[in-house]
Parts: sequence; structure tokens; C-alpha cells
Amino acid sequence: MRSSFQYKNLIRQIEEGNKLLAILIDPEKFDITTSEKFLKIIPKQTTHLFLGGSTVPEKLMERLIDSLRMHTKLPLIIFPGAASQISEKADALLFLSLVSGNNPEYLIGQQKAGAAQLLKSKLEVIPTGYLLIDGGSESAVANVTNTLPMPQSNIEGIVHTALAAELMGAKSIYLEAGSGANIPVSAQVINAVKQVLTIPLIVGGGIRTAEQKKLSYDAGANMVVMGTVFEA
Ligand SMILES: CC(C)=CCC/C(C)=C/CC/C(C)=C/CC/C(C)=C/COP(=O)(O)OP(=O)(O)O
Ligand SMILES: O=P(O)(O)OC[C@@H](O)CO
Ligand SMILES: [Mg+2]
Repeated sequence: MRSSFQYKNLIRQIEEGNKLLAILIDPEKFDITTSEKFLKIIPKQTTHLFLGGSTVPEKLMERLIDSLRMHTKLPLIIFPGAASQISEKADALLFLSLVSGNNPEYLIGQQKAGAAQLLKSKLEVIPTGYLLIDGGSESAVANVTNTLPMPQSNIEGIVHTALAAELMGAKSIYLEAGSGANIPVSAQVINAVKQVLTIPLIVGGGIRTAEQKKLSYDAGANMVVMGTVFEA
């Protein structure tokens, strides 16, 4: 049976009132000889490591996981840009569907491409509705997927999209402003989405400071993801 250990843990931590913090490591931009040092500079409140990128060369994910395992007990969660990034060495996989866009390749195509591998493995999957929100700058996700981000002013559209994803069975929702975004997802958007959800809400993209992080938590994010700010 496929485990739901990581997801259950996530729910338990949220119920206990904890705010979760995932640090995103982009395998392409990370020097694995610095893993030990890197794990010392990330915030002490870090609860998860997310691993993924818009593009990741073959075998790099495995090597990254091996090197991190030597120095940390934090859960290693794959945040895949494509099915080729799936590795059974991880603790779980965010099974993303890009519901903000209308590119079938990222709604169901990459998921289908990963299915044969997942059938043979016990890797935990966390079905996640992934919404790309306009962060004020061109994002790798928009480029790779050839989809448009949703304007932050389209609150109703964002709320209905997130709710539809939950009703279709998503176990978490990820509001993404894009890696290195100028403007993170606004408190207003986070708050409006949070009000209709019964599942965990993840927020990332362009969050660089403790103030921005706090603003996201206060608005209703259960987990904040930070990546670029910790890149060397
Ligand atoms: C579920 C499976 C097998 C695949 C999911 C495929 C989908 C729907 C992906 C969503 C679209 C996408 C390309 C997401 C990328 C997520 C990610 C790791 C973003 C981080 O982007 P960076 O790689 O940091 O961007 P830069 O390279 O520009 O910094
Ligand atoms: O790199 P940053 O801007 O922190 O974004 C994190 C993550 O949401 C990107 O997919
Ligand atoms: Mg990046």
C-alpha cells in the first residue's frame, strides 16, 4: 500500500497550530558538495525540503537526495517540473496539476507520463492543485508550460479554481507567484482562497523576508516555500 505518512504528519502539524516552512532546492543550481553547509544556513524553523526545478538534468535528483540524506532528517519532497524528476529515493512527491492554465500536458500529460513508474513504486504522492499567479515578472513556469498566470486582481477566478481543484480530489493547493517573483501572492488572494479550502494551503514565489513570510502565514498560508533567497 502507498503510504500517507508525510501527508498525515503535515495535517497533524497544522492541527497543532504549526506554520510549515519548505526550502526549495533547485538541483540545477545547487552544488552538492555544499549540502552540509547549506543545511546549516537555512532557517531553524524549516520543516521540509522541496526538490525540483523547471528543468533538471537526468540523475541529478538522485545525487541530490543521496547527498542531503547524509546530513539531514528533514522530509525530502519532490516538487517536479516534469515526470522525469520523479525519484523513489524521496519521501513524497507533490503530484502537481497546473490547474490555472489550459495546457493538457501539465494538467494530465506529465502525470500520465509518470504513472508507470509510480505503479511500480511505493513513493507517497500528494495530489496538489498548482495555480500560477502573476508575480510581476516572467516566470520559468509560464515559459515552460506555455500558460498565462492568473492576475492577482482576479480573486474570484483564483478562488473558484482552487476550490474546483479541491473538489476534484486535490489534497493540497499551491499558490505560486513564480520562482524569483517581484511580487509574492498577496495577503488578499491567500486569505480569499484559504476561506473556501479544507485542505492545506502552500504559498511560494518571491518570498524573501521574514515580514513577507509572516504576512503569508497571517493571511492563511499553512506552508511557505522559499527558494531563490537561499541560492548561492
Ligand atoms: C506530477 C508530475 C509527474 C509532474 C508535474 C508537472 C507539472 C504539472 C508541473 C507544473 C509546472 C512546472 C514546470 C512547475 C515547476 C515547479 C518548480 C520546481 C518551479 C521552480 O522553478 P525554478 O526551476 O526554480 O525556476 P528557475 O529555474 O527559473 O529558477
Ligand atoms: O524561488 P522563490 O521565489 O523563493 O519561489 C519558491 C517557489 O515557490 C518557486 O517555485
Ligand atoms: Mg529557481
